[in-house]
Amino acid sequence: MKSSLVILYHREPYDEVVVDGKTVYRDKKSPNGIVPTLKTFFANAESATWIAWKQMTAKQQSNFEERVVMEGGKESSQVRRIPLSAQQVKDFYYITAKEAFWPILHSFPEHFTYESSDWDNFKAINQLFADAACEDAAEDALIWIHDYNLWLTPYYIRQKMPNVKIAFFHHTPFPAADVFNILHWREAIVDSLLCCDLCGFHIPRYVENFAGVARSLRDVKTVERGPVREAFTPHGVALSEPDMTTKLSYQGRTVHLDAFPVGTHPQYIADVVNSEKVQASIKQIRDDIGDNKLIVSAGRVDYVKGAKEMLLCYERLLTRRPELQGKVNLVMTAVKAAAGMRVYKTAQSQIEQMVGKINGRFSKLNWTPILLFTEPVPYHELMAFYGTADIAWIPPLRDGLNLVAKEYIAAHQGRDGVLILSEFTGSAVELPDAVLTNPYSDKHMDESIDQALAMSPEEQQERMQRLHQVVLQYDVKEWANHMFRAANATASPGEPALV
Ligand SMILES: Nc1ncnc2c1ncn2[C@@H]1O[C@H](COP(=O)(O)OP(=O)(O)O)[C@@H](O)[C@H]1O
Ligand SMILES: O=P(O)(O)OC[C@@H](CO)O[C@H]1O[C@H](CO)[C@@H](O)[C@H](O)[C@H]1O
Repeated sequence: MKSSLVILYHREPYDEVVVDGKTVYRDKKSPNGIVPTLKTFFANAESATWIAWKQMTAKQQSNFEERVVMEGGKESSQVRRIPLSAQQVKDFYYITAKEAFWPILHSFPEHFTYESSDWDNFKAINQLFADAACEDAAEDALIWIHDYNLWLTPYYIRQKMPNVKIAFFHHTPFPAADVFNILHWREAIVDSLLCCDLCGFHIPRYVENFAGVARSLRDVKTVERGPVREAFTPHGVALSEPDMTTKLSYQGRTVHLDAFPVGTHPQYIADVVNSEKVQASIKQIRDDIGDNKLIVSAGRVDYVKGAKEMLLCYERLLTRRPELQGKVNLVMTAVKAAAGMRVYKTAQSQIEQMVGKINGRFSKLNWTPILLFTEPVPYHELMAFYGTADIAWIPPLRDGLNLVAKEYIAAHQGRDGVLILSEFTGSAVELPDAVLTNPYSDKHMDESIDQALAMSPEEQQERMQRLHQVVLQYDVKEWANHMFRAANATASPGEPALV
């Protein structure tokens, strides 16, 4: 049976566990991120295929089940795995995607390395995903592709299925043309994205950047432009954009562009935070730190995430205001990226050294200024830290969106707490009631932490209530629904394009 929905996402949507010698495919333990939501749509479709890669040895490949059904799932919703060797994964994901594309996407051209990239391998893996999608998709299916790792799949799919509906969502930022065009393979990438019916991004700025890149490389026509939706701050924030392009046409095809940021699961988070187990942990943390201010900063190790700028600011804070020594605690998670990603080694050792230096300089027998976690923190514990923290400090130099900001707001349920959020995260243009900060400016960073530490309970509540409304309204379900609505609004297969 052909599938009416085909999702291409490089991660598998389950945890593979062995029970009594038998492999079963269970719901992922962590409910973080978009996988649980995508899975709901996947499970509810009449027939669906989820295509992901799976790393394995040649020996494992000879005896491997390409298709699996998740525990409790229906036969018509299958996960199809593309077997890749460790070397293919390394070249495709760790090197070409993370060492060449990632720095450009995040406007860090100084980190861009071309020499080690393997474009042929990238093309071959994208072709494998596209072939699998074409084999499984019904003629009138929707193929939903995620992220830059699969940039070339729209082109390959379009060669075989000229009328199938293709939607693509970018989870990262999309940079301005003068940065994007550093990529040697820029034409191939843009030609492929112009094969989509819908290209989705988190925020209008990324849409405009993509439209600018397309205009700079190809003779595309702007068919429609308009003011951005009221969900976005149109002026005054670093990534604000008052208007955006919503339709381009190229070679007889209309490409719809749209901005719809990913949301979180506010009700689920509230239920977890309100549970007895998490409330007991919150009480324990409070008992441990007394009246101290608790600051939480959660994220992956990545040079784009601004950990260095935040740690320098924290060191300045303890130096500028010695009365705070012993009175604030920073809990920081800097979770290691997958083992073997050389691109993050420097960032990781930098964080560990800086934390060591600050703790060495300021610690007292009964107080350590920073508690650093370098391994994933269990979900309930993370929620307990979010729930207790007086301040969430989110300082990225660039971030496509940043889900931690929304999770912190959901955990506080409109009651209290302060969110310090970098203006260079996509979420900043949705969350104007955060204390927005510029991580490139020491002065601005210092003012922001001072403002957060001094904020009255009344102001905290007013801001948090407004932030909570945003997070409730634009949750992850609304994000996926928006995508389906937007994809439905594009021309149906076989219909002439609306040029
Ligand atoms: N120490 C940690 N342990 C487990 N999960 C974490 C930890 N720190 C952050 N997370 C989770 O990782 C996710 C990060 O998402 P996001 O902020 O969008 O950035 P990115 O996808 O770039 O890593 C969030 O869902 C957050 O809760
Ligand atoms: O290559 P990955 O999957 O490790 O990259 C992570 C990426 C996709 O999960 O993260 C981005 O997506 C998040 C959700 O859309 C977004 O909040 C974050 O800013 C991105 O880095």
